[in-house]
Amino acid sequence: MSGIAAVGESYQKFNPRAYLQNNYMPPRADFGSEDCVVPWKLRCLAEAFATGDIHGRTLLDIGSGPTIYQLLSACDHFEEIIATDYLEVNREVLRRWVQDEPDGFDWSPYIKHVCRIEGKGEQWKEKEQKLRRKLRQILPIDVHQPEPLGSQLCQPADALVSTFCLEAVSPDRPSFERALRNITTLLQPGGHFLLIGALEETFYLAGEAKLSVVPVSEADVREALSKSGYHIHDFRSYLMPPGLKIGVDDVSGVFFVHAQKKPVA
Ligand SMILES: C[S@@+](CC[C@H](N)C(=O)[O-])C[C@H]1O[C@@H](n2cnc3c(N)ncnc32)[C@H](O)[C@@H]1O
Ligand SMILES: O=[N+]([O-])c1ccc2c(c1)CN[C@@H](CO)C2
Repeated sequence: MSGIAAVGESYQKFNPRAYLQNNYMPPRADFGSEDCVVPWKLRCLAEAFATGDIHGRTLLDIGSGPTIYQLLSACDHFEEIIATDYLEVNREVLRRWVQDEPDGFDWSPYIKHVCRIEGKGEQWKEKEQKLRRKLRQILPIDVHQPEPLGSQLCQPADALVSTFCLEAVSPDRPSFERALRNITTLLQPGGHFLLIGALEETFYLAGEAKLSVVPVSEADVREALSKSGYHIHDFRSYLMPPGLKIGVDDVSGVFFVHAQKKPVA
């Protein structure tokens, strides 16, 4: 079985609720301390959108999983947001959130925090409803395909977001770089790309699933982006403090990149 096929096989056991529990509840989601990892991620995204440079009609989120935090600061700047994931179980979790169905994950602490740090006096229920209104498509995706969305996407998106996907689904560096090249075809030239990911991680747990991760350094990420024709506007790294190394993975840190696809020469 090829490395990519083995990754696909391992994701069949991915448990969204366990994944959310491991990464999006305390201690990793502690809104009381600014140097906690989840507030750091939300601040990176809020600051990138606050520049006003990133806007357009459609934003495409690559490998959304069962999470929506990565879209909270984006929703003021795009008319339509498209979420994508490889697994139907994750697409179903997102559909249930959009429909405001019961017993879903409580994202309200995230929405309240983002409204607070954006400082626009927006009520959190307003932002929640705005994102639900804009999150109009939840599509299947495979970043290892040259056309990751198949024939689903009519025209390239104005911006991409992707969080903890590429390194978590690639068996090695070459496939990581190929996957980045594949998703770059989904972005308009000149379009912006916000990428968050794990540094030097080799595995993570999601219930019964133990997923392999290709360990990447800041230099690896920079090189891959450069090979795919991006200009890097901002690159930030967060060192995972010992208190947040809780056994659910062996991640060393988290990176945030604001990149832009170079216009066609
Ligand atoms: C670590 S999770 C990231 C979830 C979310 N973006 C976040 O920030 O937490 C990785 C996601 O990649 C998805 N995935 C697995 N194989 C994939 C593939 N070949 N193409 C695209 N996404 C894939 C998984 O279903 C999972 O939702
Ligand atoms: O600290 N965090 O906020 C956080 C959130 C999500 C994930 C990680 C860390 C590390 N593992 C990745 C999967 O490779 C998923």
